[in-house]
Amino acid sequence: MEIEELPEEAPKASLARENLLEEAQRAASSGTVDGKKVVSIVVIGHVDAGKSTLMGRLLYEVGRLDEKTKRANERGSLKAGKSSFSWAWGLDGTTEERQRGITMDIAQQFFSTPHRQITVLDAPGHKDFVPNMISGASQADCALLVVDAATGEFEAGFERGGQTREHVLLVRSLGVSQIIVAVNKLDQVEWSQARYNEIESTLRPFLAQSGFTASKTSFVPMGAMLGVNLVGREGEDAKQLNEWYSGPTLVDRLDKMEPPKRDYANFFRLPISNIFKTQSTSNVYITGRIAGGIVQVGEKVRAMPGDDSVVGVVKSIEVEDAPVNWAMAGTNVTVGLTNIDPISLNIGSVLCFPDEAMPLATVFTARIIVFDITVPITSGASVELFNQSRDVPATTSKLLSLIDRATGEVKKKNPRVLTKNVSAEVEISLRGAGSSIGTKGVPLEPFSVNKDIGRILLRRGGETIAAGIVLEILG
Ligand SMILES: Nc1nc2c(ncn2[C@@H]2O[C@H](COP(=O)(O)OP(=O)(O)OP(=O)(O)O)[C@@H](O)[C@H]2O)c(=O)[nH]1
Repeated sequence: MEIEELPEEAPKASLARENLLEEAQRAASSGTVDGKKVVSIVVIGHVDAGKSTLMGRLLYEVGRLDEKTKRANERGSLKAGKSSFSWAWGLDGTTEERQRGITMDIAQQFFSTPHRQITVLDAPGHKDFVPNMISGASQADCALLVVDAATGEFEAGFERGGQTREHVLLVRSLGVSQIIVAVNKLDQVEWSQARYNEIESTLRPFLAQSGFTASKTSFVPMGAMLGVNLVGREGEDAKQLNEWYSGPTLVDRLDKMEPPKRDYANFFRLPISNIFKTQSTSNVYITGRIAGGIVQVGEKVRAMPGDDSVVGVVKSIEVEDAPVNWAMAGTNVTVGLTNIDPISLNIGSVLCFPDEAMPLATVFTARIIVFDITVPITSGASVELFNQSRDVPATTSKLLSLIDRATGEVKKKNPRVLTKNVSAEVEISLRGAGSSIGTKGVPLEPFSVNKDIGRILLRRGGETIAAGIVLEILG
């Protein structure tokens, strides 16, 4: 991203709040920008399933990656001795990623289909990079799950230890309710319909159990590297697939994704997922997805946690690389701030209006679903708490009750341990009281107040062990 210096003057808000609400209501009910609905996707899947190749090829096919860049990528990856990775070079940004042939951070890209404006958050597949993926998924409306159809590869990604299951559970827990499964690398199994059906019939029940409804789950057969069934199915490479498949392409599927419900009437909340500093000590750009309310250029904002005397002014708002005057919940934005020292901002902090400051929590209750763990969760166990783009040390300080997953009723009070796949209510306390995070707490609101912010994940030893929603902030 190119950083420009912001002009010196802080702008004034141009619209009265009532008018802004009316405009937001109109825009939210049409759900469109330039006549298109705006949606964001996170790309998930096991390492080497072909996520970056698929996105690189897709961006090329829809005209976002030009011939020149494509050829430069081909030359670059050939020189590095990794010619088969050339499509992924469209996305895999840093030199380190290119040398290792893996994607490490969330790269943002934009493109359009006939009826949708799409923001793509590419997710890395390596095990230790799951935290990055969480940040991407907490900003997405739809997941694109890429699976490798090659013999033994789909199975390796789907078994315990593979990332397919963990990613699916994670994105659903973070509120993503639509999923498209790209059954990739079908060229490696001679475009076998039987293989495609086998993968679909294995994944469907799992996706349903994970909470994706059948109407919001779809499958697309493809060969990303050859560009088959991304936008079309012409030419020799697509001949075998055309013999048995006449359904939608990936773009046809993407073009039907539904935009999020926009919680524009809520308090303004913008969790910071990235910070871009400028030369100046009082100007900074941040990116994130607005989790509640509306913000306009000229309004005063502060960060939570943060010093309440530090109040900045919104100098610019960009959506999909274009400047706008205001933006509302559900939108991924880049916001330029002035009068604020970048030092007072951290990834995971939440921007809000000074008179509607976000609560900070050190102890809260949550309803969680425990994942497929081998070591049970005990009372007082150390965990890492993930919320938005932040992770902090915490403990499951009290195990309050076991909940029946079907009825939601309490099955047992004060259980001794939580084993795999149970649903429970727990109390969570931040560790490290006395340290900056321990005393100040994390910005958090109950799920009943804000459905984006009120979601949490618990991890232990590099593995996600539970996901849940915040019930009540106790302190
Ligand atoms: N035969 C075949 N190979 C493919 C296809 N798509 C991707 N590949 C190859 O699979 C390998 C992995 O592709 P990537 O796109 O880097 O996979 P990824 O899922 O982004 O990997 P990570 O970023 O490491 O998680 C590369 O060698 C690709 O060229 C395909 O449709 N057919």
